[in-house]
Amino acid sequence: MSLESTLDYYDMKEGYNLPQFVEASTSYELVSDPSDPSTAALPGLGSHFLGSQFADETNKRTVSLVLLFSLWATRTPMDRIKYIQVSSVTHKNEDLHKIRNIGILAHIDAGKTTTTERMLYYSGKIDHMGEVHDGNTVTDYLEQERDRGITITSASVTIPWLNHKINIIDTPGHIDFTFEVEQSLKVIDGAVVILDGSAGVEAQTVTVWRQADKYNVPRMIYVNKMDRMDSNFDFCLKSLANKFDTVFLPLQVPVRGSKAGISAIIDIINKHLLVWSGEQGDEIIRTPLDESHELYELTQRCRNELVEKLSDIDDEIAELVLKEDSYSIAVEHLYQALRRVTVNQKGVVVLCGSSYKNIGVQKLLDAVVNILPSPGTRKDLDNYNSFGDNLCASAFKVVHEKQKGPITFFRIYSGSMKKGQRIHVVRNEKNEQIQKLMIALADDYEEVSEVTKGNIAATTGLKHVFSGDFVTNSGSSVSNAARELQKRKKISYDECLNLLCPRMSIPEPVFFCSIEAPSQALQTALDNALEQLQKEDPSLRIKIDPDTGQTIMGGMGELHLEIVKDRIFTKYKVEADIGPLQIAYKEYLIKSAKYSHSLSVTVGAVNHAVKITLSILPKESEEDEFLVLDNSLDCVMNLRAITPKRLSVLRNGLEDGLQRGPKVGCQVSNAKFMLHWLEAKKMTSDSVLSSAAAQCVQKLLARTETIIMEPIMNLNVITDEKQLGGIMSDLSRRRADICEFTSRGHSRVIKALVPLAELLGYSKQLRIATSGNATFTMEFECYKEIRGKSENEVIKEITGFYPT
Ligand SMILES: Nc1nc2c(ncn2[C@@H]2O[C@H](COP(=O)(O)OP(=O)(O)OP(=O)(O)O)[C@@H](O)[C@H]2O)c(=O)[nH]1
Repeated sequence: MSLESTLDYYDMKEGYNLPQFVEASTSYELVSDPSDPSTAALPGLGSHFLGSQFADETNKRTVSLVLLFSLWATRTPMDRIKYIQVSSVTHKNEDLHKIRNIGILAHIDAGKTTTTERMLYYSGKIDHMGEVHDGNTVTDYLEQERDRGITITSASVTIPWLNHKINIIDTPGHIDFTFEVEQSLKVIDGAVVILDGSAGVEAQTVTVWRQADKYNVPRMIYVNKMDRMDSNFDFCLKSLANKFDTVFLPLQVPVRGSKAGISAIIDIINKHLLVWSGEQGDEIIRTPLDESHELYELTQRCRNELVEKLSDIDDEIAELVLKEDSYSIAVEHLYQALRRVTVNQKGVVVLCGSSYKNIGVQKLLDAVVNILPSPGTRKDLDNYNSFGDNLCASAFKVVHEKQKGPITFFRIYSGSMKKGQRIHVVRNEKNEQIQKLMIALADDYEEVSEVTKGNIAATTGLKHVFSGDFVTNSGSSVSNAARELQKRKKISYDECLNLLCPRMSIPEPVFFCSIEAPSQALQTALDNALEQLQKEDPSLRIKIDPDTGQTIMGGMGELHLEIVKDRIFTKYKVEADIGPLQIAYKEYLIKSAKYSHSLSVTVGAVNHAVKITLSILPKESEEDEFLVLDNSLDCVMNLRAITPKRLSVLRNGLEDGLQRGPKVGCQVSNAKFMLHWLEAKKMTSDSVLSSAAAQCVQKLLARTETIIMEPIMNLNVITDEKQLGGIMSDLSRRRADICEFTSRGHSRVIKALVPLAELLGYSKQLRIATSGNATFTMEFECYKEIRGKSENEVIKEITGFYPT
């Protein structure tokens, strides 16, 4: 019996007859008698939450006594209590093997939305199927966003299937949203990759496949649109084998009807012919394919081929093949093997169907449950056992909804998350409280009181959690868990910490541009939009130019910043003006200098005065400290009096001062400081101290020397033999450093380090030059001195003038 989300009232007079299923981990709430308004005013009643403190009490009688004690403790008159509300009863140790957290990945238009809509319908989560062309599907969130201002379902939906729970997590596909895509890929345990049956592997399929490779996500293929005249299952299998280096294992064969397109599917494993009947394909008619059937031979051949392929990659099947005829190997042995090879990523199962014509989706869901891994099978998650029952969860998506405010989606790795619980954010060490705890259903949320490990939860009320953050129930539970893991792993404490709650590595923004509100009246709306977008996507950086006061956005690519602008318009209704896109060059410090600076400001009767002496020096290694104090005899007495707070204010001032380099006004890198002297009048404010430090840095920089560095991207181009020559010569014109050249199936992969300045508009140019037959991925690699072009040319590009 499932105890989830039970909501019922139990008569208190029969308190000793609590329901049979009362057991450890049940949560209770005391409520007034809903039919008697006078009880509502009782102190301590209503939302009073007794929590799940019955951890070890399994017997009904003890539970009742604990309840009675709670009533006494809250001074609640016994005779006025009539009911106990048992709400959202949850098993603490929900069987992890009954959960699937999956992503659906696809090239544009392959049928992701249509397929998800069918999944929701067949699981009973919606009563009517929507269609993409009618604009009424549940997960077509842009439609919904426009109409109703919600984006919830883009992050996750939960459906039941075969006594399991499937959490379908959205994985957006844009290259320029790599950060967002990666957050989603980190939290899924498996993925379904959808192909268009008439197109086979397309450009974006290759991109998502590579991303899934990077995060070791086990996957399966669903070849959709098999109803189309030009669909071709064999062609799709060939294109898969050509593009990707793994063993593909078709479990089905589409059967064409008298008209074009699919009419039935052969289930190779069960040796059945499956025909979908009813208007919505609700019913599947199964016909055994025995020797008398005309499809028997085909089924036998395909099954033997499947077993042969499996025996090459799975030892247990290889042993069975030696003992018995491959056609008679039992279904359960095959499923176990398919699961093993999928989880270990030795093979990829292929299924087919037509979501639009309601053929095949139920079997796809069966395969998700039977073949894709559960959180319980993932050995890499064992580290989280060191948290014991304490919470550890990672935020993978933040969306802002008009009514609910920020909604943060979490994958829970350990313990459980409770409504009203206080959480600790590992990155910024902030503590805050969850308000509502929810699970996302089809087009809405269901509020729950607890979500346990392995699951996905949505929360409201969290302001300090960004996408990619880890949260726990307290700061000490992180350190305790790291120490616990250290005992088992025999590695350093820091390494353990990083295994459990990896620090978010936010990629460097390589492009930037100014952004302005169209009018003063919309400035606050724009600031608010930018703040919210930054929480959703930490790879978007916002800062104010200290000289011009302009707001500057930094991002990962041209498309990234364009989409930010679009989102600000569609969601926040601010038509912001965007300045020209610029590359984030840096100025690399190569010479030291020393300077003494004084600043005196009088505000009212108070004189704020600072005298500061600093040296700026090029770093000798990355580990060098940013600021050190001069410990020579002359200085040590003066510097001893500085408080840690003043030092931190000073540090902020130094960082501000480095924002404008002496050559072209770009951020200065490779700098460290030595503080020799600091005098500040007693009443001097932090802002005057920080300004004095920033001004001193500017004076120092005018006395040093820098060289301009440009961002270099790691580019991977995947193409076929024919296009290779053209792409290579184009890359050499782009000042590329070709690092590696490999083959993957029939594809060629070029790895190169290319200056970002040479990659503006590359996506469009590559598409035109190769008629869409090549794809690429790129990510920031490092900053390097400019080569193949003079620094003066770059200075002219940035400032508009050649240096004098
Ligand atoms: N013939 C046929 N058309 C289909 C099938 N599945 C989806 N389509 C159509 O293909 C188009 C794209 O389908 P979607 O479900 O929006 O595909 P998607 O992958 O979600 O597309 P994006 O959200 O744009 O990436 C729509 O017009 C669908 O009606 C199918 O099985 N057969």
